Amino acid sequence: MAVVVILTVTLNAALDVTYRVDALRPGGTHRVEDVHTRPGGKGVNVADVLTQLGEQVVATGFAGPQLRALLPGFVPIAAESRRTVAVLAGAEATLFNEPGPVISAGEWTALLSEFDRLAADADVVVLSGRLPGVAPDAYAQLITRCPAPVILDAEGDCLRHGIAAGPTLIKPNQDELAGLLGRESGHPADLAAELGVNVAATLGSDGAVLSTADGVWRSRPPRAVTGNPTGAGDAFTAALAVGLARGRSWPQILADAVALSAAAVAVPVAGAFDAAMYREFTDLVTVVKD
Ligand SMILES: O=P(O)(O)OC[C@H]1O[C@](O)(CO)[C@@H](O)[C@H]1O
Repeated sequence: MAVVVILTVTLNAALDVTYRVDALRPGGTHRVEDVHTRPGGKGVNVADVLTQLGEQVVATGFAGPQLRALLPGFVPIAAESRRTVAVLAGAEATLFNEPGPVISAGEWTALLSEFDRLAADADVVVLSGRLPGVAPDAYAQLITRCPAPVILDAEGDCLRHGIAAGPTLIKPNQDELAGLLGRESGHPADLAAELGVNVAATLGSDGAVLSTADGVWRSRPPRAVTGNPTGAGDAFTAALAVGLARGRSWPQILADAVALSAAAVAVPVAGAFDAAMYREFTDLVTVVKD
């Protein structure tokens, strides 16, 4: 198989802390049964999934003093990176994502030159996650200077700015889709038409829809998977990146993304997936024109 290089950018990397409790009781004291920590943030998770798929991946972003040892290639910053906390109670995950550090002008300049160096050799670039304390057009700046196709997974203002800069594909979830459309319900194809961008939307139990200028497709996993959905969106993004980098057809890309994200739900931590389930679902997942 030809080697392709995927660059992931995590501007707001985090120490992801996962607590397992028997039940979540607001106002109560919880005896944590199990604690798991790992470097996270959406782009880091995407990179972890790509590595497990055997793809060549380069990851960059900002890392504060404590996170630097875990993310050695990242651009160092003076302030500490954030933490995120996921509390798992049975099949339900409750997330607390800190805002993240303020980035100085010099640190941003250092990131831009690192990005230029790495993006020059990338087949696809993934920009994902909430921004730390940088300008809201930070993703737009990266997209504008990027020579490779870009997948953008973000929300709010930075997503709107980013879309205006012309990414190849955006990956909203249901809430982000509603936010962009300015109404509770709407079809990803409405958004693709309104904004002139390819949209791969994850819609929970309604599966996923890919809307492009070439067509609109919907896909669902062959059966519901229980587990921890945290990070399933990052597995979805990882599959989109592989598909784009390898020049696969849109329906193939969507089917692979649905199979991989379902297999990620089966594994309790973000950035990992159940390889056997992924293989099984790859053969069984359905894609229909929507
Ligand atoms: O950048 P955010 O949107 O706050 O999301 C970050 C968090 O989301 C996850 O990537 C899961 O998608 C966690 O690992 C955590 O780091």
